Amino acid sequence: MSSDESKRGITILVTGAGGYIGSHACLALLEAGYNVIALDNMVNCWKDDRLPEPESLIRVQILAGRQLKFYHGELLCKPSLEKIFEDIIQEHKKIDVCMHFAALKAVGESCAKPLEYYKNNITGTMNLIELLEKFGCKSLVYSSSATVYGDPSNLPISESELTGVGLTNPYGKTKYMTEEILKDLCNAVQDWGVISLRYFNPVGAHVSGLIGEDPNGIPNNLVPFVAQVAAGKLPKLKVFGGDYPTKDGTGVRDYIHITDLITGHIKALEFILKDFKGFKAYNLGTGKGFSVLDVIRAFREASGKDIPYEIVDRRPGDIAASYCDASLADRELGWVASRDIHDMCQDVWRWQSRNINGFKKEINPNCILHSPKKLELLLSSLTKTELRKLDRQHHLEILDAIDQQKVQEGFDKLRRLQEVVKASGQLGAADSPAAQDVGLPFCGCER
Ligand SMILES: O=c1ccn([C@@H]2O[C@H](COP(=O)(O)OP(=O)(O)O[C@H]3O[C@H](CO)[C@@H](O)[C@H](O)[C@H]3O)[C@@H](O)[C@H]2O)c(=O)[nH]1
Repeated sequence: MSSDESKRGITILVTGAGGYIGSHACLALLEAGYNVIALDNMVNCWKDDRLPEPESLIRVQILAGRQLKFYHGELLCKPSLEKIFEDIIQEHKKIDVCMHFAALKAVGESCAKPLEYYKNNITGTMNLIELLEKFGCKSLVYSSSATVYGDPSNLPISESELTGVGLTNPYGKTKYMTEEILKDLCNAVQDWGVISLRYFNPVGAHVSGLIGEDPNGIPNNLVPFVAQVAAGKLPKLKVFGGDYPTKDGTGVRDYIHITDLITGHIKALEFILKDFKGFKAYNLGTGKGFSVLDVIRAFREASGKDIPYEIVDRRPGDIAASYCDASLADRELGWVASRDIHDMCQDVWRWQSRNINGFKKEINPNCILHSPKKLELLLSSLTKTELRKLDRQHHLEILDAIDQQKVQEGFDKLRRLQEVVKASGQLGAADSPAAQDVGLPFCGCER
């Protein structure tokens, strides 16, 4: 049995699956051969009304060439969540491990709406844990944050640094409190295994440019903001503070590529599957700090665009510098980040420039990502040779997503997408070939 086949028997429940980090995790899990059950309440991901799944997860399935099982579900509604669990168990017999990403995450908003944050992030997690336990799963990979360290007294920050001290906002407190709850659970119930991954600053996008971070409204975080300035959607960046005790006076952070971050999750999952019990936390970062001005320079280089900026007052609650000691994850999980700031900026720019409005797009009937019917007609009318031609002439993104040579693989992926969309009940059988549809496989917004 190949390792891929052996993983087909392992079922991973991913909460918050449609979001930025969740969607990249689903892709990596599918690619590694796991069965993926994706759960999301869709408050933070865009969905085409005609399709049952968030756009991010449709694209994940295109890229992976495999299907996942999607549930629209709310962690705060325990009775309906329990029904989902019953359904999962009926179909898959068991959940082996849960990767828990679902949470509200905007720092500023958490100060304005603390109760919403405590309810969503803490009550939601408690409901999830209780149901996992009830349905026989006691293994969890938890999405934590460097924010649990507050304003650290030592740099680089290692896992032995105190947590929960000097936290400035309810979001950060929910991450800290959830870690404490999970620790207590693991102390009390011997067969629970929880790995908490403390992210530094996740940025970047999948190398295909098909999935990436899609913030609601004006981005709060630096890199998505810079990307929208480069794309001409926002006029200029405000650099929060030019008088920090850092090399150039601007805030320093440990930016980590989303693909590396997700590799860290896969390593943590493999560790848990080797029968890990107890609670353990690991930093996920590169161990290198970059200032805001460093990021602006790297993004300018990656995009070839000007990034106008002005230095303004510090943002309340920000700290001067944060970067980690990631050696524990290296020693115990065998994980190190391999992508640098230039890779991060290049991949964000590819995603941003091809998806000017993120996942949300004007519906264009000529676009295969928007028109399943069209896709079906298109595929049914094309020969393999025509698809190859289409690839050359239009640089069809799916076909050359990763490797220009893999046309056959791309063809198979398109076929499987057709099955995914068909399985969702949105399509009838293909009736007539539509040669005229061969023209424009994607919206203009894809370019
Ligand atoms: O418009 C902007 C946005 C950010 N910054 C600066 O850029 C740096 C990075 O800021 P940001 O991208 O907002 O990340 P952080 O404030 O470091 O917070 C992120 O990283 C934390 C973990 O380290 C998580 O807890 C938070 O959820 C996540 O938003 C900081 O120095 C900010 O002051 C600007 O100058 N202008």
